Amino acid sequence: MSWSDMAVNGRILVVDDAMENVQILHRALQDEHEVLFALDGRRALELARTQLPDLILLDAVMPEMDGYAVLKELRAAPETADIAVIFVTALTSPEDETRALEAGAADFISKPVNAAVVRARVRTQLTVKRQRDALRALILTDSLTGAANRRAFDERLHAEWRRCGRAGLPVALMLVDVDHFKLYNDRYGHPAGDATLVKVAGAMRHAAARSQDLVARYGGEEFAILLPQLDGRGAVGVARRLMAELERLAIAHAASPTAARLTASMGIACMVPDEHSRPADLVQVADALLYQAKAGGRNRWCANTAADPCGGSTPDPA
Ligand SMILES: Nc1nc2c(ncn2[C@@H]2O[C@H](COP(=O)(O)OP(=O)(O)OP(=O)(O)O)[C@@H](O)[C@H]2O)c(=O)[nH]1
Repeated sequence: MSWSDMAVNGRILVVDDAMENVQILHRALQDEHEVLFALDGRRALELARTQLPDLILLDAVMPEMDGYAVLKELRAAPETADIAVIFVTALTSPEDETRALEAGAADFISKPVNAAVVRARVRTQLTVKRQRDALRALILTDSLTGAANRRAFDERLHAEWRRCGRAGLPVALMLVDVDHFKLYNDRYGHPAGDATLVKVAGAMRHAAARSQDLVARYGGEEFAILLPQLDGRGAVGVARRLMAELERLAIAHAASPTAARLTASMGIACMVPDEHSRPADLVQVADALLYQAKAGGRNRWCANTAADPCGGSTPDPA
């Protein structure tokens, strides 16, 4: 599919205080896109936050809250900061145009609008957005396993730490290290090791499948599973599911001193962020617990939960 093919089926928010202008833009765009509309700035901000449009066509002159004020608020909120905005306005002096672009608008369309021009400008902005999204996905993804990479993990950990801290909610983190993976590579070869890491990542996605969960490759054969809004008990539930999934996969590991199949060890830390703690503290606690799980015999988890501090999968002789 080419970029121009991908410049359709966008979600466009049209903001104008005159219904007739909304209708003109709606008619121009409805065949190629999903069109939402708002008749004032407050409603526009609400829709931007809840519906996350790909692009906003924004009237500059509106009573109460004008387009410049709307754009400023969009840019101030992390979830809407990157949404592209095209100003649509009867103000056509170079000063007006410059002011809109300097305020952060991506483009500028003058009223009365021409439907073909609107469609072309919208397609251009959608192409830019799709390219940016693709690039961002590439930058944030581990190419072997398709899991999030370390950079994506760090970004999300900090964002969830702030978000859960504000809401007084816990953040759980599970560090997962495949057991005796050097011996696995030595026995089956590096390409087989790669294929196995892909399967392990799939098992983790299976075990941590809520939309807010993040499976990341933390480095080599070590993975991190970020579980926002989950307490220690819930996180231990994820560990049990992952152990069960690895058991079900039953990937042979004849060289392992721990079991006849591939196993993993896990360190689970759960904290409610407060002003004295940092995301690095959560990582440090999970890392220490992972070390404990390794030292305790592997194929088990250790967690900072009083009720369920350590556990393992069914004994499975090597
Ligand atoms: N196939 C493959 N192997 C990898 C990759 N990344 C890291 N490894 C290997 O993972 C192995 C990790 O070895 P160690 O850190 O000694 O740990 P281990 O053998 O798993 O032993 P324990 O963690 O103590 O159970 C090394 O041999 C790395 O070469 C990868 O992308 N593909």
